[in-house]
Amino acid sequence: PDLGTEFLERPLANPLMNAAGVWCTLAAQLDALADSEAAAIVTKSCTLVRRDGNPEPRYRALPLGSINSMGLPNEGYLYYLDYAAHHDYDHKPLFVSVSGLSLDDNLTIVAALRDVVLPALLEINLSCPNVPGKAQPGYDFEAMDELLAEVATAYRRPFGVKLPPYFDFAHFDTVAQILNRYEHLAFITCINSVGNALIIDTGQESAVIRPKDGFGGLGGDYVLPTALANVNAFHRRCPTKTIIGCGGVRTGEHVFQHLLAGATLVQVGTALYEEGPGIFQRLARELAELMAHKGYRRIDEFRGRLKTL
Ligand SMILES: O=C(O)c1[nH]c(=O)[nH]c(=O)c1I
Repeated sequence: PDLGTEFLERPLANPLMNAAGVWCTLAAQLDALADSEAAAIVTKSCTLVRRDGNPEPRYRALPLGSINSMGLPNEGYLYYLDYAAHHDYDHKPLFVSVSGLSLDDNLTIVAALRDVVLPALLEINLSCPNVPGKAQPGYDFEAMDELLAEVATAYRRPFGVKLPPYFDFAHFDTVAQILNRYEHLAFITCINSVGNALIIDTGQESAVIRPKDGFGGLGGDYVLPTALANVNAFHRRCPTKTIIGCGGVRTGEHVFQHLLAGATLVQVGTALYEEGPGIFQRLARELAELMAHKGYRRIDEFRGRLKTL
């Protein structure tokens, strides 16, 4: 089978890439992704100035996934613009994830990315759940609309958004209606971690991460059904947008399910954190094996074709 995929008219070897934030904070990590089987890579969400992030322990692997409250640790946007300036775009696309702490910060970073005129793709993170005291724009629809209007006006090139999970059809409808009003908004990445979960260690009778009394974003097996629902909900509601699936991907079968639900690319977070960049070779092999078993030669024979009963 051929895992060939097209994203924004660009042919890719396969639909696989990392999720922003995982194995992508430092140049050496990004280089490892560039050298891996991932067909595209995205940077850690960046802010105006470098951040240490939250106190540790701030990440915990779990039998069914992970919980994190990293707190946006990153090297500052100029570090990732510099990385983007040296990336080989003929080899594979590079996305820059931006999560400014204010509208002004976002606009400063977006304008800088526009002005360096690179083929890098902008993914605006609307959904970081772990900055103490900051409500995420993804759950403030008026703030989201204002941010997108300002970014679309300033950036004037195709860009995408990283959304939090939604759990209500009224929210799917409202958010889709906002996103559909922005022509430059070319792709939608669903989902970010399921925010503010609480994992308890029974023996210690304690939370397992330090920040925010142990409340953190949930990833991994726990979130696959919610991720698939959000991919399919926005695939149905935003026919002119490309959907990138993210959440709960650990095997080729999970990649297949995201594609069936309507994703064009599929991002890997928790499983990449645990397994390392070699996971992309395994996922590509498992997806090809599943496609062969089902008699599919190409992804576009089943992508977005989820049946209902
Ligand atoms: O805590 C983080 O750094 C973080 N953690 C997440 O799970 N999602 C995000 O978008 C971010 I910016």
